[in-house]
Amino acid sequence: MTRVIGLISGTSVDGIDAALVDIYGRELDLKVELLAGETYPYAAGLKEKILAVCAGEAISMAELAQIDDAIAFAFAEAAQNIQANHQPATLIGSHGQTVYHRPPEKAGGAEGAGGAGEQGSRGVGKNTEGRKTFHSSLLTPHSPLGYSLQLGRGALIAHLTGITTVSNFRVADIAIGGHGAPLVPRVDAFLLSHPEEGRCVQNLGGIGNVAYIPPRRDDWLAKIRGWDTGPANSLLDLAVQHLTAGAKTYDENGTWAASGTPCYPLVEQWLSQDYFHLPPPKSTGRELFGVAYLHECLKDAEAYQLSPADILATLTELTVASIVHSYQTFLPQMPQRILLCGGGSRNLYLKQRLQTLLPSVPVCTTDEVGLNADFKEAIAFAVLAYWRQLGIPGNLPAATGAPIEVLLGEIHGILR
Ligand SMILES: Nc1ncnc2c1ncn2[C@@H]1O[C@H](COP(=O)(O)OP(=O)(O)OP(=O)(O)O)[C@@H](O)[C@H]1O
Ligand SMILES: CC(=O)N[C@H]1[C@@H]2OC[C@@H](O2)[C@@H](O)[C@@H]1O[C@H](C)C(=O)O
Repeated sequence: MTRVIGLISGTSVDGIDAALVDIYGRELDLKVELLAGETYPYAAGLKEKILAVCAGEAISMAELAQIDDAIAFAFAEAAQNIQANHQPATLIGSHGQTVYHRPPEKAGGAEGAGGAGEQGSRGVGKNTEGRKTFHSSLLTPHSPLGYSLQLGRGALIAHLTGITTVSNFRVADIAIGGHGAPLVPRVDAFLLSHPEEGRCVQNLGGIGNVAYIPPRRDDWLAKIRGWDTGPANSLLDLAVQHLTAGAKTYDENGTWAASGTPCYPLVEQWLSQDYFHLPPPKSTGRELFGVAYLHECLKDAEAYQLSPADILATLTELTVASIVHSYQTFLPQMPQRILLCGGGSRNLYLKQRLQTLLPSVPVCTTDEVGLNADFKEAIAFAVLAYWRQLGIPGNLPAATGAPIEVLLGEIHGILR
């Protein structure tokens, strides 16, 4: 057994999710026991600064360094607090705070990911003496690789807590041509698969992502799929803030949206957006489904004279319809059960709309099968850190588009 802390602040930037877990086994026999889970809000000012940076605000390198360390301090404090009244952890997996995510121009993918490289890593080959060579396209400023930046440096968290910390989980997958996201599907596969039931684990954070897990038999591992489905709460939260002039940050339980009516022609129009039609593997973020996107939606809504409640109902319908469309278009077969997680799993209206559009598939939460829906991402980064220490790969090439499995995360050790 290893006691591990998982830490993440997601694209909603609603605070640091911390999970203290005991982890047993490796992959097929992986088991996780959640001892404590808490969300620690960022200090006043830091959240706003992070959101501004995510929205593209220009900052100096000095400011970047300051934010990086402010986040690391907040994460270290969360790690200390979550251990209160428990035996201490020996490992931390810290995702950090995403402030920028750019998918690769063309996904690596299991098929054709090799690009110029003999080994399947894009842009890297071997010369006749067996030394590595680099394709010149990698040296140009317009690299086709993705780029993803998570702040809250792991070395500082390790130093402040005195606990070995694994961080920067996405970069190794991205360096070989993957999206570096979503990473949770591999953990979902080992924690939530079922012997007879095909399942979709649908995260509803700021952005939504899915892990499709076929029944656990034969070559089930090869059939797992995952991708980012598009916006989950990001546009909804921004709309609520806009409509209440900042007085509210989200629509609790989806009550406000439930009092409106979706405008279906608008949902159709929005669904024609390229992202929803891109085949997986694919990833996205607030760079696409952020403030500018919402403002386009609000302009469109004016033409239909939608009330605030109708706007929220229509944005909710976009989230739901984009999920259903992506399952129907990209899954080898529909799941027998959907397991929701993330904050949006508490949005009763959203959940009810999803169930209505997919009447033959029970829509539940991961809580109902024994995995905490609020802290699943934090738990997943604890597992990814644990796998890193054991030398077990963390990415799922079918979900990230990377050509091969790789070890994820940089280890910042502590001398004892
Ligand atoms: N009771 C609730 N009713 C409706 N929505 C809720 C409720 N609780 C949380 N949410 C929504 O969930 C969001 C937070 O979800 P979560 O913490 O899973 O996102 P995240 O981890 O930041 O995002 P991501 O998974 O994209 O990284 C909130 O911003 C809010 O929109
Ligand atoms: C770059 C980044 O932080 N992406 C997040 C985001 O939030 C949801 C979705 O987009 C997912 O791809 C990812 O997070 C989870 C933790 C993942 O990697 O599985």
